[in-house]
Amino acid sequence: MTLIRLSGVTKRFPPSTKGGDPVVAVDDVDLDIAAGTVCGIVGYSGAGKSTVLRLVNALETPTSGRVEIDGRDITGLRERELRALRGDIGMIFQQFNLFDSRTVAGNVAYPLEVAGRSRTEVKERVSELLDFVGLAGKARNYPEQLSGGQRQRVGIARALATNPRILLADEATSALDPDTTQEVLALLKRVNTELGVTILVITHEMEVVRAIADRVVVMEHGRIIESGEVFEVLSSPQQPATRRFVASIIDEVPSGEKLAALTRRHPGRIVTFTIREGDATQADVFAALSSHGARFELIHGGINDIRGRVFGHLTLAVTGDDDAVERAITAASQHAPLIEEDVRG
Ligand SMILES: Nc1ncnc2c1ncn2[C@@H]1O[C@H](COP(=O)(O)OP(=O)(O)OP(=O)(O)O)[C@@H](O)[C@H]1O
Repeated sequence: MTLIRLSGVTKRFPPSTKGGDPVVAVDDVDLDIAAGTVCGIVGYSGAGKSTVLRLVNALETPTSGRVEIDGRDITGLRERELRALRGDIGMIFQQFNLFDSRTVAGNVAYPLEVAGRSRTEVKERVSELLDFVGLAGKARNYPEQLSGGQRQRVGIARALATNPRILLADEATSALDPDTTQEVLALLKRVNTELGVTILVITHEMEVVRAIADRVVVMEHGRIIESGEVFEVLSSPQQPATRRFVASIIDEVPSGEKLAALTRRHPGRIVTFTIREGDATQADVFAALSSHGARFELIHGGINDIRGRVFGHLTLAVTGDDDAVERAITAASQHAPLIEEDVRG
């Protein structure tokens, strides 16, 4: 079931200089996000990601097109309906946006107080949420006494306070170090799987998508240039911008300078095989190479786990007499596609 739907959505902002052109932040975007899934929107700065997020929680209204939540057009909602909508959408931010003057418990309590819940209810819910995010022992601390990862966990607890069905994450891990990023991503995954919350993350880090998203949408200049199931997009990116994002987490097939350097450094024939779940395993390729008496060394690439599925490029230097090398490579290529090779002159 579709929970969030953008149909033909365009958002234009007035020109930044007098007489200039309007800024088209979002350009004819169609997007369907199914309930209970995690969708990642990736793009460089200025691609239009934040504007999409702000359209989803009705902080912006589209210039044209429709934004629907659960089948309902959210443009032109009245104040009361807007409040109800926002209660159904939690949000977390890169800079956490906590109240420094409130304790951890006070931060998490805030949306419940605004919603007019009783003191007992607030107390119970806050303690339940702090347990969930693993911060039960920090209730009385202030944000400045916490690490970045802990602050974001408070942000997540606060965003979940009113039991929203949707969580919007705006570069939620961009200010964190890699280990803390993984912790926060693991927590977001639990929010999705254990609480059933639909999550829309916007990020410029493909790692975030690899770790938690089911589907990915790549934006450039306000448009969606590529989208699909995470494994499909990461293992077979079509657009140059998507390839650049994917290359930040998955070693590409070496070419140009990189291939020349590998060729200089390693004797033998340099070949690259693609390992894609469902086809061959690394072991199949290695066994095929060895069975023909060639020797080989892994010189670039490796295997990645994308949402529990295997994908990667293995670049090998294969040595031995010419015949053995030829037979070994032919045998291995029966298992996995041979995508590039460089024969030394
Ligand atoms: N309120 C606004 N007024 C004018 N222009 C805006 C406004 N909000 C966004 N823009 C412009 O719209 C374009 C898309 O911005 P947006 O913030 O959505 O991109 P983004 O992909 O989220 O980038 P970033 O990661 O830097 O936030 C940019 O050119 C931006 O300058």
